[in-house]
Amino acid sequence: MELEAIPGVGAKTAAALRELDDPVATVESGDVAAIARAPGVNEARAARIARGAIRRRHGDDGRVLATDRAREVYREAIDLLRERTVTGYAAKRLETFYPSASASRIGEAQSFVESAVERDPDPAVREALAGVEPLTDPPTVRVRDRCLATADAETLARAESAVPELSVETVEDARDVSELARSYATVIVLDEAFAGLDVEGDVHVRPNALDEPAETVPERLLAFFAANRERLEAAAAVHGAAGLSRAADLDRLRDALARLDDDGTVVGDEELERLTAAVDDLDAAVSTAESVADDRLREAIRERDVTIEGTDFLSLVEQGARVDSLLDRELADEYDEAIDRAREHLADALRLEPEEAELADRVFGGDPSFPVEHDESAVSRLRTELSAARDRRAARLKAELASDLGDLREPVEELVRDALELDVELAVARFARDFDCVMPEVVAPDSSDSGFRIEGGRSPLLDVGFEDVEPIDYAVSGATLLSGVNSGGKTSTLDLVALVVVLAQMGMPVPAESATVERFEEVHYYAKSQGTLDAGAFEATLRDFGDLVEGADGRLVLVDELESITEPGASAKIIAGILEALDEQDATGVFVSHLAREIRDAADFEVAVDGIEAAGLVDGELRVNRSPRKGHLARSTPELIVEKLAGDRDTDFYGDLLEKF
Ligand SMILES: Nc1ncnc2c1ncn2[C@@H]1O[C@H](COP(=O)(O)OP(=O)(O)OP(=O)(O)O)[C@@H](O)[C@H]1O
Repeated sequence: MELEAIPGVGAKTAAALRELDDPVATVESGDVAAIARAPGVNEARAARIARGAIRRRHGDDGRVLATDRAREVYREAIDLLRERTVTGYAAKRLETFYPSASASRIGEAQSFVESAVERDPDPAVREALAGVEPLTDPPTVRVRDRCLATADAETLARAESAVPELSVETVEDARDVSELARSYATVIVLDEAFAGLDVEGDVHVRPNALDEPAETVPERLLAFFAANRERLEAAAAVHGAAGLSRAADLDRLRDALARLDDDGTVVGDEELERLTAAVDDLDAAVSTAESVADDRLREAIRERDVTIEGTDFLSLVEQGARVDSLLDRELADEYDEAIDRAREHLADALRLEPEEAELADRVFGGDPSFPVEHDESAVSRLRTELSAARDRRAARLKAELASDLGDLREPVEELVRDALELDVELAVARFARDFDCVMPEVVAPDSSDSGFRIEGGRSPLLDVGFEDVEPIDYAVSGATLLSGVNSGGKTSTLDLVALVVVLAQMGMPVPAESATVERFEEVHYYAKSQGTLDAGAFEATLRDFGDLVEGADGRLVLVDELESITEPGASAKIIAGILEALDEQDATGVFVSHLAREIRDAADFEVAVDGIEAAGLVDGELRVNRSPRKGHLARSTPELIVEKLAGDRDTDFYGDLLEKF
């Protein structure tokens, strides 16, 4: 598949997506976080790309949401779902669900949702989810003690891009390699031609080094796991709490993470800790060892009577106060003992192994002196040895840990993805529970069940608590007027119908006891306009409706009090005309209007009228039956009030007035 074939993906985005490991599979997976790893692609854009890929897969180029209000209802639906997510990933991933007119897309989404609603939204899982985030790629670590070497320009370019962590050096012959071995602890030669090379230092000829990055730069894997430690631990906790089938061996993962420090180094190895401490403490230990020897000598000298011959005395005075020869001659045993003490201290303090202790012994024991002096070159040799042993040990441990982690690299991707996907499923499950939802039946436009039928529908978008929402039954097939008292719930009914249809075509459950919805090609929902329109706006609105009645089949048209756009007489005629046109096209329409009677009179066909009825006024309050009654023109609020007055007052005026309705 060409990436550019995805709706909304241009050449620039396609180029960014090609930076991903497997661009097509990633885009098709719908994994918003993985798509967002492409440079310059944020999660919102990734969600749009994933949606575009879904559309392409289902040949779904329709736009169900045809008006601003329809788009608003979709946003409100998405927000209700998003509010129930824990992770940012799930919130974005939910955006890949959109109302579709494609049966296969709706079916695909429904099968995801059907298993999602079976999930148990356990609070412990939600708590664990709080720490889960998509895995991140840490910045490239520079490794300075190792280099790659090649004689070939092409290999050099390949190495530089495959292993940006290491310097890549050009070499022509063994001498060049040997020179590199003096500057780097390890040299990896990439050319077969150097096989059998015999130079001093840690030099390896590994022509396949670029294909085995875990071995060549274990630091890369270690940095990845160190940077993602908390996410991985959280994902492992989610799997534990939710009892998900595991992609990765969690015990192995925990064990490997415990051996890794946040800076990508290996912890918990006693030998490495010993060597590291020995290098760090070397200078301090040498100086303490000197003091130990000095103290020992001082004590010995204090306790001894030293007889000094005249010539010696003379030479002492003439040479300055050099007592070394005296030490050598008179206190040889004591001096040796002091030196032994110093050596012992050094070996103990640095916890040296026997062969290291041999090197350490050379630090003391030169010409006798007081105070005792150490041999700086021996210290430096010891330091070099200990540092090299430390680095060798660290490199071996890194390589071992990287090899353990290498096996987990793929599984942890899945581990985290499964945890994040679980959050998406749990959000859907909570939505379904919170709003007593049911899976709707979405039927083909030409089925006998065209239009919509909702039973026990309760809108979560109302301005009252969900528990106070009264259930509504409403079914429409064809174009219908919806009449009713003020504040009877007409607008709320349109909102409910729009929400149920949008959710159903997203493949989501709907807040009703049961619902059957036609698979509409387009949903046109027009909210009530705020007051009369000026001539220009009125003309524009009429044009909209002109386009609407000319448009495709399979539309749902919901219109709230269109009469408010102009004077009542003209409005009734316009609405009647629109209804006629829609009726001829077998569109489904609900037009809320207070002018139902006038529209019916102005129409050339038998307009269906439903009504939200008031059972009457009780203490000035409307008692309303919220479910529209089919084929019934509801009485208006003014009519109800006149009727009440006609009953209450002993005058003909209200009775006469009532007859005019
Ligand atoms: N199903 C319902 N359950 C509970 N309360 C409802 C329901 N439907 C509507 N209401 C309440 O009635 C109020 C008015 O509803 P709505 O605006 O839908 O009425 P309307 O018939 O469109 O009014 P108007 O004729 O003034 O435009 C809502 O704000 C809500 O508080």
